[in-house]
Formats: sequence, structure tokens, C-alpha cells
Amino acid sequence: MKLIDRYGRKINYLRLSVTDRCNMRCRYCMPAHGVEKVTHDDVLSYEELYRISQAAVTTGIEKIRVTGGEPLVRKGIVPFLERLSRIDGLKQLVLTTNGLMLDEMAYDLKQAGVKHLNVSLDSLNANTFAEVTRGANLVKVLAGLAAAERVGLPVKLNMVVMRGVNDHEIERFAELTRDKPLAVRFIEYMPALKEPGWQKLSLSGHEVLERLGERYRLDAVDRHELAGPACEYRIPGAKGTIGVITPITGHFCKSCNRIRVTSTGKARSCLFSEKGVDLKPILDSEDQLALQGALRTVVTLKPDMHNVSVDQCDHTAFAMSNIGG
Ligand SMILES: Nc1nc2c(ncn2[C@@H]2O[C@H](COP(=O)(O)OP(=O)(O)OP(=O)(O)O)[C@@H](O)[C@H]2O)c(=O)[nH]1
Ligand SMILES: C[S@@+](CC[C@H](N)C(=O)[O-])C[C@H]1O[C@@H](n2cnc3c(N)ncnc32)[C@H](O)[C@@H]1O
Ligand code: SF4
Ligand code: SF4
Repeated sequence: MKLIDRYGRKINYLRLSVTDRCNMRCRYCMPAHGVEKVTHDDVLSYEELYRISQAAVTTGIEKIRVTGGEPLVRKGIVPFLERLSRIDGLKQLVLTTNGLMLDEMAYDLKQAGVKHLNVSLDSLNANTFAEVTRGANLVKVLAGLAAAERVGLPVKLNMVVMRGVNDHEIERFAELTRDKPLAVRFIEYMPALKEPGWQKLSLSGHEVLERLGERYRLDAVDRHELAGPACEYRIPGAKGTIGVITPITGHFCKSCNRIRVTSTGKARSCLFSEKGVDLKPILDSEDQLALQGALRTVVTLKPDMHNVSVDQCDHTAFAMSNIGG
């Protein structure tokens, strides 16, 4: 079965947030005062998340990305992933993590059937890293990356580029791809929180590529069918790739292939839109067909694109940690 939206886009990718909790406090993701915690009763059980995933695959989803908050802080995540990976028809189970707990968990994630990891890492300097994450320990994340490599889990590294904060490290991140099969992706800062003055942090993917182009030849890499939003390149001879994700200056909404479900069961048609369906009452009714119908409805609600740019953002402010990015 195929899920096609009103604009002819094939929707085959579900971003499933399993928790709003996190062991970091990244400045671009959460406000300084933190976010209101969802109560235990409001968070979907693993059984409910599994039923949603099953319904999603039945309706046409082929790739599930488990996200958070930080997905690895939720107790019981490994057996849950193991169960998800066995859903008939699911082609890819992947995970986005901040990497803090990877050192201990990489092996189990691999055993559970996770195919690759996206790890968020905004700086290779311990002080800058602590500044951006409001106190997290870079050494732990680097140990996590080493563990992923050891167990053979391919990694995409996500770096949110912020002018004057970490943009001087772009070349250093690009250099990582020479000897390691990493996919390094430079992400444009999104004003999810709409904090005043966010524009001064903004740096376009175009500028990233221009800067890298001054130093390296970059050969374009072909996209595959279940690819995410990155445009990817390779330094000749490098083991890894370099990508830019440009949600602000060159949004990829035309090729959008995804829906989202939050840890409280809100199915969301778009990262920047609250249009969606609350799955919780449907889950309570135990009607799996109704769940499939609700997910199809979410697809019909997808906007053609978002309206966020450096000059304009009319969305309601939100913490990415509540949605999963
Ligand atoms: N605007 C927008 N940004 C997105 C969307 N999906 C992911 N992102 C952002 O892209 C960055 C990388 O997200 P990831 O969780 O690594 O997922 P991905 O890039 O879709 O994953 P791949 O499938 O591995 O390429 C994050 O900053 C996300 O918030 C989307 O649909 N719209
Ligand atoms: C919300 S996090 C959840 C998963 C996990 N905690 C992590 O950090 O990888 C998912 C992704 O969203 C990205 N993200 C969060 N806020 C962002 C923002 N304002 N602009 C761009 N990307 C953002 C993070 O860098 C991360 O790659
Ligand atoms: S980006 Fe990820 S690690 Fe950072 S605060 Fe948000 S959810 Fe946590
Ligand atoms: S902003 Fe919305 S429409 Fe655009 S790619 Fe993201 S989810 Fe899709």
C-alpha cells in the first residue's frame, strides 16, 4: 500500500518520538527555563507505540526513525526497538540520539536491529559543546561514537551550524570524513523556539558549501529512495560524506516523505504545523483499522511547505524535544 498526499508526495517515513525527556539541554532545542514535563500518564506505553508503528507500516510507512527527547533515556528502549525491527514490511529502523549513552548501549542497539544512528554533535571543543548543550560532557559522546564504530553501526553526524558559536569548526567536521565512513551533515538553525535575535545565529547551507568549496573539491553523491533531507557530497578519496540540510533557505518540502508522532500520541502532519490527529482516543478504542485511518488522515493534512524563513516565522513556538526534530 502507498501513502500519497494531496501534493503527490509519497509518504513512507515515520518519525516516532518515544519520550520528551532528555539528558541534555541544547540551547536551540529547549528554552532556558526547560520545558514542562509531560506526565507519566500522558506518555504512550511501548505497546501503544508499537501498535502505531504496526498501523503505520500497514498503511505504507517503510522507514521508522525513533527519536525523542533523548530516546536512549527511556527505560526498556532496547527490547522495544527489537520488537519494532521485526515488524513485517518495515525496511529500515533507525535512531537519532545525542550519543551520551551510546558507549554502554551501541552493542545492544545493533543487536536489536537498528540499521544506523544519527548522532547530534555540534562541537569538537569541550567548552563550546558544554556551552551549547548547557553542560554536557563531550568525552562521553566521543566514547559513544567510538562504540558505534566498534560494533559496526554506521553513523550520520548532525551539526547544527551557529554563526559565531561553532561555524569555525565546519572544516574540522569535514575533515572527519576523510578517514572514517561518517556522514557529516551541517544543519541550518531552525527558529523552533522563536527566541528574539535568532537570525544572527543563522548561516545558510549555501555558505557552508561555499566555505568548504574554497578548500575541497566536493563531488555530489546520488540520493537513495529512503533518503532524508540532506544534499550530500564527498571529498575525492574520502571514506565519508558531507551533507547540508537546509530547512530555512532551501526547504526540501517538495520532496517531503514524512509524518511524525509525539510521545503523547499527537500525529503531526509537518514539523512546523500543529495540524494532525490525536491518536490517544483511538488507541484507547483498541481499533487497529481506525488507527490506520487516522494515519491516512494525517497524510491528507500535510501542507505543501512551511513558511519559515530568516524574515518570517508565523508558527507557534515549540521545543524540538517535544516533537523529535
Ligand atoms: N524542516 C524540517 N527539518 C527536518 C525534517 N526532518 C528532519 N529535520 C531536521 O533535520 C535534522 C536531521 O534530522 P535527523 O533526525 O538526523 O533525520 P533525517 O535527516 O531525516 O534522517 P536521514 O533519514 O538519516 O537523512 C534535524 O535538525 C531535524 O530537525 C523535516 O521534515 N522538516
Ligand atoms: C530534537 S533532537 C532528538 C534526538 C536526540 N536527542 C538528538 O539530539 O539527536 C533531533 C534533532 O533535532 C535537531 N534540532 C533540535 N533543535 C534544532 C533547531 N533549532 N534547529 C535545527 N535542528 C535542531 C537536533 O540537532 C537533532 O539532530
Ligand atoms: S537536541 Fe536532542 S539532545 Fe539536545 S536538548 Fe534537544 S532532544 Fe536533547
Ligand atoms: S517542514 Fe513540513 S513539509 Fe517541509 S519537509 Fe519538514 S515536515 Fe515536510
